[in-house]
Amino acid sequence: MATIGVVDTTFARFNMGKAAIAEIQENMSAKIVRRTVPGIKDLPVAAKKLIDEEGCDIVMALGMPGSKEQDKICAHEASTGIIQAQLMTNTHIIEVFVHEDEAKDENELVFLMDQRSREHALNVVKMLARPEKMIKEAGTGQRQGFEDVGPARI
Ligand SMILES: Cc1nc2c(=O)[nH]c(=O)nc-2n(C[C@H](O)[C@H](O)[C@H](O)CO)c1C
Repeated sequence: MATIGVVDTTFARFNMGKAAIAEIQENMSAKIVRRTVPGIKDLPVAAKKLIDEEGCDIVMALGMPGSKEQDKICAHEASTGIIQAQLMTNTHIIEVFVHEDEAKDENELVFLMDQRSREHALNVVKMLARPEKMIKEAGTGQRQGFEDVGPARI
């Protein structure tokens, strides 16, 4: 059975880990190992530990960069760390970030955080268990959270 790591943050304003886990469990049988860290800059090492110490086959790293300039810098640093952790472990860590200012109000923020967490959880299921489904979706303009944009038309 596959082992999926899920790490999220207390800084986020929605329980992204819970949504991701619910979606995984509705779609495949897997062992899930969950961690929660304070913020997005703590995600890379937590994800790496899930891979190195818990044997996770893939990890979801979920978080919410705030709307201030320093939050955006923080998000870039966290992303760089997540990429480095992937390269160090040769394992996918699917970064699921919802920037607080992507949403026009709190209702939309909750919708987006739930939806993006779930849609990326489905990507994880496909990458692990149904890679042919992922290939079928190549070039189809998928978006996680808001509506898909579809393929470019000529
Ligand atoms: C400025 C800042 N912004 C964010 C953010 O937008 N989102 C987030 O999840 N965490 C933020 N943090 C906290 C750091 O990611 C980290 O948790 C602390 O620096 C402790 O290592 C910080 C310090």
